[in-house]
This record gives sequence, C-alpha cells and structure tokens, in this order.
Amino acid sequence: MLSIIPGNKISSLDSTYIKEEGISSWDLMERAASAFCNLLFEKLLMVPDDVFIFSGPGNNGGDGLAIARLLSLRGKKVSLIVFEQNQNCSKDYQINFEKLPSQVQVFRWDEFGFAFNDHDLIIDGIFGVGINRPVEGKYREVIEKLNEAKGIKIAIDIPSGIPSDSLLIGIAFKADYTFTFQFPKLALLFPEHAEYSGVIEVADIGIPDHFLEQFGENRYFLTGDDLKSLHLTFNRFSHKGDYGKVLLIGGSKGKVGAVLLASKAALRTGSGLVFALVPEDERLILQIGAPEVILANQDEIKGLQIFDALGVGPGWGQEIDISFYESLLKRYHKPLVIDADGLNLLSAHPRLIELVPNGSILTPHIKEFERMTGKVDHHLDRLQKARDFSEKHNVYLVLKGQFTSITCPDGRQFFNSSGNQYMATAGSGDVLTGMVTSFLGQGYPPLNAALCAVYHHGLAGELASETRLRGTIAGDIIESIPASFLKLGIA
Ligand SMILES: NC(=O)C1=CN([C@@H]2O[C@H](COP(=O)(O)OP(=O)(O)OC[C@H]3O[C@@H](n4cnc5c(N)ncnc54)[C@H](OP(=O)(O)O)[C@@H]3O)[C@@H](O)[C@H]2O)[C@@H](O)CC1
Ligand SMILES: Nc1ncnc2c1ncn2[C@@H]1O[C@H](COP(=O)(O)OP(=O)(O)O)[C@@H](O)[C@H]1O
Ligand SMILES: [K+]
Repeated sequence: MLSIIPGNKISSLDSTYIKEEGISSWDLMERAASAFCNLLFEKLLMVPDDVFIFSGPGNNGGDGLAIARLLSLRGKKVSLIVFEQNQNCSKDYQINFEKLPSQVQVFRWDEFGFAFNDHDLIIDGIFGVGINRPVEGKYREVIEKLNEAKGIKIAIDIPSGIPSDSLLIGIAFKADYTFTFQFPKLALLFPEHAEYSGVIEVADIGIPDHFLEQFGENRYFLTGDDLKSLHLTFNRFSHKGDYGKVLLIGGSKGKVGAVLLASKAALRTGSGLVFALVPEDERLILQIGAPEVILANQDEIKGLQIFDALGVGPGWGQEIDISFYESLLKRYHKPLVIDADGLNLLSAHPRLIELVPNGSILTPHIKEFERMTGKVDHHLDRLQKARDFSEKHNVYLVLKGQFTSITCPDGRQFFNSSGNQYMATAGSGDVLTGMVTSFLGQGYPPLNAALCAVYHHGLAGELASETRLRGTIAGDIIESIPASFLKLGIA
C-alpha cells in the first residue's frame, strides 16, 4: 500500500534511497521526468504541440527542465520560462539546464508575453514540496497570470503554492491535472484544495512501498492493487450460511428506501442472507422492492447474536424509541456498522457512544462527523479529530467524501482513490452501509471490511457513471458492484 510521506521527510527519503540504489539525485529526477511524460501521453487524448514550462529555482524546476528536454526530443515545440540566474538554482536544475536541446526556447519570466490559446499546454514546475512560505512577488505575479490564462494546465508533483501537508495560505497554481510523484501529497486530498489540484494522477518513479513506509506517518493511499489480497474466497461447496447472515435496521415513514438500498447492496456484495428490520407499516415496500430480503421480526431481534453483522441507522429518523437502540447496543457484542441517524442519535445521546462495541465501523459524512466531534475548522483538523475519536472509542471511522478516509483505533489512516463526483447522489451512502455490513458479516476483519467496501463502492460508482454521468443514481451503483469485482479479478 502506498505510504503518504510528509513533505519534510521527502528529502531524507530521496537521499537514503539514492544511496541504497547507488544512483545519483539526477537519475531520480530523470525517472520523475520520464514518468511524468509517460503519464502525459497516457492520460491526455492529444498532447498539444505547443508546451510552456515554468521552472522555479529548486528541484521542482529541475523536473521542469528535464521534462522540457524529453518533450522537445519527442517533437514538441517547448518554451521554458525561468525566474532565477542558474547559479542560484539547485544542483540538478543546473545540470538539466546544461542539457537543454537548442530547440527549447528559454525566456526570463519578465520577458515572456503570456499569450496562450486553448490548445496550449502549460506545465507548472515553479514550486513543489519544498515551498516554505506563501508565494509573493514575481512568483505571485506569474501564478496570477497563469490562473487567468487559457490552455491545459498540469502541475508537476503539486500545484505551486500548496504546502505538501497543510492548508494553502495565499495564492496557488490552479491545475487541471496534478501528476504527483510516487504517492499523493496529503494536502492534495483536502477538499479545500480541489480547485487547485484538478485530476490527481500518481507517477510511479520506482521507489518500493516498503521503502516509503519507513518515512511515513501511518497514512496510506488505497488503490485497486491493494484490494485482491484482502478478499476471502467463495468456495464451490459453500451454501448461503457461509457468507454471513446480516441484519439492517432502519427506515421510517418516507425513508424506508434507505434500508432497501442498503439491503440490495449487501446482497450484491455477496451476503448469503440479508434480513431487514423496518417499522411495521413500511414492510411491504421493502418486500416488494427486494424479494430476496427477509423481513426480521421482533423474536429474531431478541436473539441478536445469530447475526454475523448489523448495519444500523439508514433512514431511521430521530424519532425512534431510544431505549430500543440502547438495548441493541447492550445486547450485541460483535462489531457493527453505524450510519446516518444511527450516528445522529449517538451525537444526541452521547452516553450511548460508550456502549458501541469495540471495533465497530462508523460511517459519517462530514456533517454527521461534526455533530459527533464538534466544529471542525478545516480538513487537517478533521483528520486529527478522526484519529482522536477512533482511538478514544476504539472504533473504525469511515469519513465519507472525495478521498474517503478510514481511520483505525491505532491511528492508521487510509485514503480511498476510487469514486467520483457522480456519486454525490441521494442514497449512495446507504449503499456503502450495506456493503460494509456485508463484508463484515462474511467474516472480514473490520478494517478489511471497511477498505474493501469503500474501494468497491467508489469503483462501482465510477463504472456506473461511465455512461450515465450526472444521471447516475444510487441504484446504479448497486448494479455495478459485480462489475467492480470483475474489474479487479475477484471471483
Ligand atoms: N522523491 C521525490 O518525491 C522526488 C522529488 N523531486 C522533485 O523535487 C521537488 C522538491 O524540490 P525542492 O526540495 O528543491 O523544493 P522546490 O519545491 O523545488 O522549492 C524549493 C525552492 O523554492 C524556493 N522557495 C520555497 N518557497 C518559496 C517561496 N514561497 N517563494 C520563493 N521561493 C521559494 C526555495 O528557496 P529558498 O527557500 O532558499 O529561498 C528553493 O529554491 C519535488 O516537489 C519534486 O518535484 C524529483 O525531482 C525527484 C524525486
Ligand atoms: N465527489 C465525490 N467523490 C467521491 N465519492 C463521493 C463524492 N461525493 C459523494 N461520494 C460518495 O458517496 C457517498 C455519499 O454518502 P452520504 O453523504 O451518506 O449520502 P446519502 O446520505 O445520500 O446516502 C459517500 O460514500 C461518498 O464517499
Ligand atoms: K509544481
């Protein structure tokens, strides 16, 4: 799994890696530049012929120079815009400057015209993770002009101005894409920076995961490559009892659809037996909507331990009998999944939090999270509060949104790479609840259940939206769950 390394450790990571590999820092920069160019040709349908590269004084600028050389060798018309005298720039910047082919036209920033058209490619190599103060002066002037300019904009490693692990102060380059080296920098995952980072792609520069991990701080980026090994297998001789008996509890007048979505999602995720407990008057809707679901009765609820997992809260409302919730938490001793009103009720009755079984999985969106933890100032604060909450209550916290984070009681934090904006549609969180409950009921340890559910949910969303775009609805995500398994080769 890709470790996310804090910016202030990246230079020691580089120097240790270079030493162990027996390569030079220039070699590593060359790898970075060619990984960047490969991504460029892979991700852009057409790479423009006119390329403008802005190189700052450090190694981010050095990358820009190497990219200028490689693109020029591939026939592109490259203009390079620089800010400082060579002798004031990093060592590898200077080496790469010497290697520039004569075809690359070099401009000083104050000699350059800044007239672009829609099809020009603008590459930002002004600052990378070495930024150490807000952008001012000539750099600010240039970034302001670039943010107004036409053209396709790509940031090298991180948009110039964004600090690698904290919040932007002042101005930054607004990229359409960020090609980030080896692992996404933490700040790229903050919603506050969405308008700067654009589409994030990771450019592999060959530093192995186990090596990165030594420099990490227990933060990881979850990708499809991590998923296969987390799955349990289905067996030729199995029967429905082998794949978990789960119970979903929720629904209220007008909101029973939430349980319906969660139940269907649990079935599509592989649960053998899905039970649902909804208010008496709403049972028929559920039964018609999903004939595969068994409606639980109060007697079954008395013997809660027969269920391998519970998912509590979708569409429940705030009006439920709180003593029922309390007795449920007291009687069920295995980890369970809590979402939506199940969480809001915990916020309204904080004494109940103490009853939540250890290892349970809580899946708030950011509003529900704030109700539980109090006001959050920004995403970094939210991530810290998530760590505090998970540790204090010994639960896994799935904080939903773009790059959903999964925080463990031991402080590890995983960021999901799948999913897209078309999943911002009513009921998609209920689908996730059903999926987590399903994996938990199939016998996955809580962390694996959360990782698998979050990743597949996002991938199912991507697949569902391929042809539907903004017309994607939660039911489409459910129907694409099997395709998500198929895509990752999980039988
Ligand atoms: N393993 C990897 O990840 C690899 C990383 N690589 C690349 O290296 C990049 C990091 O390079 P880096 O450390 O040289 O820092 P970088 O971002 O170029 O900036 C530092 C320069 O900017 C200056 N400066 C800073 N803030 C400023 C401000 N506000 N306003 C004005 N000046 C400011 C600062 O000067 P000073 O503070 O001394 O004034 C210094 O000169 C990384 O993002 C990636 O692209 C690849 O090449 C290889 C593999
Ligand atoms: N822009 C986005 N990118 C990725 N995933 C998203 C995005 N917007 C929403 N999602 C996902 O969709 C789900 C929405 O959940 P939630 O807010 O609880 O919705 P609801 O309450 O309507 O079911 C979450 O899993 C979230 O991660
Ligand atoms: K940059």
